[in-house]
Amino acid sequence: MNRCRVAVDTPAHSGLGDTLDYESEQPLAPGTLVRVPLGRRDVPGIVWPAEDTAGPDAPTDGASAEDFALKPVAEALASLPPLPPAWCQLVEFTARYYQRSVGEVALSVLPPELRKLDDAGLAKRMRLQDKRATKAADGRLASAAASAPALPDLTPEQATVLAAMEGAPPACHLLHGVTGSGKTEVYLRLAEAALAAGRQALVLVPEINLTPQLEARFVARFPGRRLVSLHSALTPAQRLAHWLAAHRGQADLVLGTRLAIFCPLPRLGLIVVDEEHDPSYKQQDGARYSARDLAVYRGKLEGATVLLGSATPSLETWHHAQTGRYPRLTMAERVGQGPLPSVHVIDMSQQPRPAPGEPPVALAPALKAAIEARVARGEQSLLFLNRRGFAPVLHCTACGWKSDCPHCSAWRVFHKLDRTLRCHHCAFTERVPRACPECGNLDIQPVGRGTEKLEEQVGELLPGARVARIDADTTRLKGSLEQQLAAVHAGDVDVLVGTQMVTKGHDFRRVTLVAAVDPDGALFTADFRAPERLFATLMQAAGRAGRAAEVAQRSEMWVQTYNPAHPLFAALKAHDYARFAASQLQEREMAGLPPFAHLALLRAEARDADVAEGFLRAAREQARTWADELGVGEQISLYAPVPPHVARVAGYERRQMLVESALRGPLQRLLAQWVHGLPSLRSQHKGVVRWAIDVDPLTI
Ligand SMILES: Nc1ncnc2c1ncn2[C@@H]1O[C@H](COP(=O)(O)OP(=O)(O)OP(=O)(O)O)[C@@H](O)[C@H]1O
Ligand SMILES: [Zn+2]
Repeated sequence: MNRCRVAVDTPAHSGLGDTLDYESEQPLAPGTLVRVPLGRRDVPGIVWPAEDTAGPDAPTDGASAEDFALKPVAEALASLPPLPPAWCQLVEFTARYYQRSVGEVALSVLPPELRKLDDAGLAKRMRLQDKRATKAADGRLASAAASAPALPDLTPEQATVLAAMEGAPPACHLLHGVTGSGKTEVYLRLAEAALAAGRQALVLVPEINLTPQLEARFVARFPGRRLVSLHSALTPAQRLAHWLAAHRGQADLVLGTRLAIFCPLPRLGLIVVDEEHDPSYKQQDGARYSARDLAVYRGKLEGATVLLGSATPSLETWHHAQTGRYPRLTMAERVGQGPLPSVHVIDMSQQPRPAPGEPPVALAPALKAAIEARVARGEQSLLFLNRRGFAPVLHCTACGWKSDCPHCSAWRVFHKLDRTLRCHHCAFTERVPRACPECGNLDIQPVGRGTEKLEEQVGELLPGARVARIDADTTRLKGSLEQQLAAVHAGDVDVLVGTQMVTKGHDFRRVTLVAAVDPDGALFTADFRAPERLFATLMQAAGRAGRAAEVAQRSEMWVQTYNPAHPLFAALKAHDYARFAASQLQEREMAGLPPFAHLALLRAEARDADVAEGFLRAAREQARTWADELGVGEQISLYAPVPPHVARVAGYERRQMLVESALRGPLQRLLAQWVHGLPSLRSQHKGVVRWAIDVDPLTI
């Protein structure tokens, strides 16, 4: 009999160790997928390498099975090639760093379908896949022979960047390229080089809706190669098929969202993280990993080149570039040398007041005129408003009732099309009441403006213009986003209204005006990253205008604000990312915030706010004791519990407490102890339904 360690999905705080021991008649290679008995069930697991490869030993408070008779492995999925050692190491690092169990991370990042299949079922899938793949490969070879893709001449800056990377040993580079500077072409050339060297390339994008256009460009460039995508909108069968193609080395290119960072790639040579600053690279539940940060780790682990691309890098990445940790490559010019749009900041307090009883104007007269001129010339305008729905709240003019959510500390949003009130936090939805539910008054009014209302108002302001809207509500159906984007690209739309969805990454060729209709909300939130995020969003949005060199001269970015003197807008006017970053970094350094400090949040949820707070206070005491015992008390700050921005969601009160340290090491040591100590608090704080540690949290 052979003894083997198996990673199974037990939470970090279950009291069981990271892995459990089983026995098997056949020796099983590390990385083999198995089913093993746990309690009364058979659960999926992965045969884990014998030794820890990343970091210190796991605490051994769990069932180290020395004293017990070992249970046998129920089944090994032997037809699947074992997951490579580097994959196990990436998972192990993720588990340690983000304070989860190895098995939890390992199993949560595999395609869900894989856990359901037995060996015979899996073998059948792979045979089927191989048959199809051969057919498709024949087709690809034929089309590759027929149409060698035409390569554009590189711009001088693209050539410089590629030359700098060509001879360099694999490392993590920052590509700081302004919007429209042709970063994608750099990715394509790097992928080409990786493929030519017999290796695989992984390209990460922040959002699913950016995958189709990028996929199209990669398919066109590499007609003879197999490309697969990985994101959460695939069917379970597709996701498994794509994952298998990558893992078995059949796919040369993998394009995906953050979850793709865990895709095993036996010949990995390149990882590109496009729009590396984007918050969606951070997973917001379970193992709260940052795919961007893991890309850097994985590149080092597997000897792959990593390229982080952005026009507005995250301050963490920028800081690493400033301090020489990442070589910085710059593309400061747009392809075709067109200028970046000129920025117009409109003071909304100086605009004509609406007549009494009339809603405030959606567009300042000067902006309206600028859009009209574009409609007349056949150019497109893009209006950006980061709030979907018709109005963020309904209000009774008689008694002051507001459409709050009974389950959350938030308003329910009025959606006019289907006449519903919807909570964007817990999804609680009701028909709009005819009269005020409190006093029966019939006059209930929408307050404020979402994209649905903006679309309506713009339609009224610009009769004759073709107005369209793209946001999460208009793109629910599969394929609808592609359709709507295609209409924009084809020139069937004059004015496009949308949320953040339309401001990122799209290569619109006819847009010459972009306007941020109401960005002020983001200026004054308590989150220390709010200015960084708003600046990036506005720069990205501006970057959608004037991308075709022939219209770049007359491209404009408009901002409607009540705070025109805010320094953020001055930096935006100058398109001066470096200046903005420098001032932000200075503030962060003075305040002791990232990247000059490292943070973790402990979050807790309970029906009762006092219970959640009580738990966190006890946790804070516990952490203080641990920190002193570990000798890191001096280096760690433990803050008092506070409510987050939206404190109650779906009937549960949320509280959080911040842990901060100037050094990563002491913080990590404390967290590793803490995560195992916290469960002991549960008996005295039974009302706490959930708690979680978030390492390097993005929102505070
Ligand atoms: N060397 C080149 N010659 C001609 N056209 C090019 C070249 N490189 C890129 N382009 C074109 O320039 C446009 C902008 O490129 P791309 O979309 O890669 O910009 P980007 O840097 O990714 O911008 P953003 O940050 O806004 O997404 C695209 O239409 C692309 O096809
Ligand atoms: Zn709600």
